[in-house]
Amino acid sequence: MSDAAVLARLYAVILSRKGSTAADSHVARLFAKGRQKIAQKVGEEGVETALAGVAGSDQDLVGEAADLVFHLLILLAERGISPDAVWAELEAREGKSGVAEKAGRDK
Ligand SMILES: N=c1c2ncn([C@@H]3O[C@H](COP(=O)(O)OP(=O)(O)OP(=O)(O)O)[C@@H](O)[C@H]3O)c2ncn1[C@@H]1O[C@H](COP(=O)(O)O)[C@@H](O)[C@H]1O
Repeated sequence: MSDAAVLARLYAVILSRKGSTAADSHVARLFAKGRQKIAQKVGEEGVETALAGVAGSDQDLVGEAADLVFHLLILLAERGISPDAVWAELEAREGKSGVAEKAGRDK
């Protein structure tokens, strides 16, 4: 499966948990706790990813990065934003950084 397919499938599962009261669903429980808690999780996972990037093993970093992406998708879903908007934003930036880097060098 491609990386994009994994993300799309995970986002679809996350969306299906919105409004669900399934007690055995981790994502449904997180939605029930609300935006602030979800945002807090994104922040925590971001810090843990950064720490793993500095002092963890490759596997630590992979695990923390997965936790970060997972919680980021939940935050986007909570806000009603499709990750496609993020991919489109990244796509729109393609090629622009080269121009910016060159402009910086020319200063
Ligand atoms: N990627 C994950 C995933 N990663 C971790 N976890 C669960 O997260 C829980 C641990 O979370 P934390 O360490 O943040 O502890 P916590 O007590 O929940 O949070 P705190 O309030 O303590 O911060 C465990 O129960 C893990 O099983 C996940 N639960 C679900 N997913 C994905 O989400 C999908 C839907 O999950 P459900 O909603 O549970 O069906 C699954 O099919 C998976 O693809």
